[in-house]
Order: sequence, then structure tokens, then C-alpha cells
Amino acid sequence: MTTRAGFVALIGEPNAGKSTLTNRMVGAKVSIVTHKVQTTRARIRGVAIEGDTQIVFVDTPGLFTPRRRLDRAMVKAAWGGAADADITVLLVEAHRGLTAGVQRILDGLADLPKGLRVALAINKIDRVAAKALLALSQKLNDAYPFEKTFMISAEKGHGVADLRAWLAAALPEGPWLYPEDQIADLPLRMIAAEMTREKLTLRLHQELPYQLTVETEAWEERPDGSARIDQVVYVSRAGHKGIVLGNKGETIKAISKAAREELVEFLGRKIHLFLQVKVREKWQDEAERYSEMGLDFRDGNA
Ligand SMILES: Nc1nc2c(ncn2[C@@H]2O[C@H](COP(=O)(O)OP(=O)(O)OP(=O)(O)O)[C@@H](O)[C@H]2O)c(=O)[nH]1
Repeated sequence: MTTRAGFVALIGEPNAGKSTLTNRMVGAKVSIVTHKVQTTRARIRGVAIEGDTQIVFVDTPGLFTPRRRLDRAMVKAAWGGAADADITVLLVEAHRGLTAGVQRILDGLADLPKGLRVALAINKIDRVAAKALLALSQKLNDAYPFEKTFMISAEKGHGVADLRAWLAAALPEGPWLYPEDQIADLPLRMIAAEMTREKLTLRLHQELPYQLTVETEAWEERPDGSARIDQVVYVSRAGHKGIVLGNKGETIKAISKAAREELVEFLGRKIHLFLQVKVREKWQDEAERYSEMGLDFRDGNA
């Protein structure tokens, strides 16, 4: 059997419908995956199976006009994600059309290495008339030479199957990137740890996140429907603790806030998140740390 697999980067303005589309494509499967191939540049949002093809959707931290230094770093990471992917899909909202934000993304695309495969998906077609759609499609294709254009409604499901089938056929031949059993649902505490690790990755210097790990130590359900989650960030060197904490603890506070907000959105209820940073020089040699990450310690033996 010939299998295919690859990464598809979804880009677009905030609110374009990236989450909705990923969830549709991935179907009942998970939309969050923890795995060692995860990079700091793009997060893996979901894995869809179409016939013999595994499509790994990668998210980009958001493409917007960078103002602060951190924002610039994030935008750079977002473009990195697109450049690393096998195929990039730009999502444009049908009723908003070619906005200044979309134009900036098109300019960014033009700067990427030549030969990248980029498709256009005009989303939310349920909100506009067919005639307007054709005009918009023409305008966008005049602005950038998309390989293919799809008209979809991620929410209603229109056109999504066509897009998925095209992506599957366009990805390169190769072994699947994830064994099937690794895309099973993850326990919530692991998902929660992964969310924090992701926020750390976004905010800290590139090399550092590989040297830390996050564990959910306690998860307490409260009578009022909220949950208290206690997590420990393990770093391998004392010097790293200060970096994670930041000046007067402001880095860890910002990370905690961002992680908590994502947890609230994901779980749909109030969350109290407590983070602690501990130095554990040898965490990378401790089997227990690996099982918490859903990894097999023995796989690390080389
Ligand atoms: N009418 C309509 N609304 C849609 C469609 N797809 C997504 N939406 C809505 O658009 C809003 C944004 O969708 P998301 O999937 O959260 O967008 P996103 O691109 O992931 O947003 P960010 O994560 O903020 O970048 C939500 O309210 C969706 O319900 C669609 O096909 N039609």
C-alpha cells in the first residue's frame, strides 16, 4: 500500500475560520496532539486521515501586523511554519474579501521561497451571493497565483470534502508521521500540560523549550464547576528558572494567563491555574517525565 503524509499550514486573518475548518477536517479525531516532532514554529492542530493519507494540520501563531518585539518574533515563526509545510492554505472570509490584512499576507507569501504550494480557500460562502464570490475569487487570483481555489463553508461543511481530498492527493508519498494509536484522545491533564508548554515555547528563547517539560500534578474539581489545576515546569538548569520566571515573575504570569485562557476556551468553564518552576537537572533521564508526555522513555535510547 502506498501511503502519503505531510504538513498543511492554515493561514489567514484572525477569525478566518481556521479552528472551525480543522475540526471539520479532522472530524471525530483529536485536535491537539503531543509529540516530539512538534516544533516551536508551528503547532500541530490536528491529524486527518483521508484514505491512505495522513494530513497533519499545523497552525501558525497568528499573522498580524507586528508592533512589539515579541509580536515580530511570533509573525516570523508563523511564516516559518508556512515555509516548512508541504502545502499552505490561505483562508479568506468571503464577506470581508481582500482586506488590508489579507493583502499583507499576500505580500508575505510573495516573499516566501518560490515553488511553495499555496491554495486559496474562500470561507464563509454561506454569507455571500454566488456572483460576489466569483468576483472575489478573480481578484484574489489576480493578486497571487494560487495553485487552486476552493469555495467553502467550514461551519456548514460545504466544499470541505473537496478541499480535503485535494490536499490528500497533493501530499507527498511517504510513511505516516503518526502511528494511528498516537492520535487517540489524550487525557485532559496531558492536554492541559501541553497548552502550557506551548505558551512557554511561544514566549521563550528558541532553544529553551526543548529543555523543559510541563506536568499537571493535581487537578481538583470544585463544587462551583470550576477546576484548580497545578502544574510544574521542570527546567534542566538553575539559570533557566530565572528566564522562565522573568523580571518580578512577569514572564511566568503572562504564560500562566495565556494558558489559562486557552484552557477556559477548551474546557468551557472557569479554571484556576497554578504554575511552579522547578530545577531538575536530569529530567531528560527520568522515565516518569516521559510517560507524562505520552512518550516512551525507551524511544529516547539511541
Ligand atoms: N457563517 C460562517 N461562519 C463561520 C464559518 N467558519 C467559521 N465561522 C465562524 O467564524 C468565527 C471564527 O472562526 P474560528 O474557526 O474560531 O477562526 P480562527 O481562524 O480559528 O480564529 P483565530 O484562532 O482567532 O485565528 C466563529 O464564530 C465561527 O463560527 C463559515 O463557514 N460560515
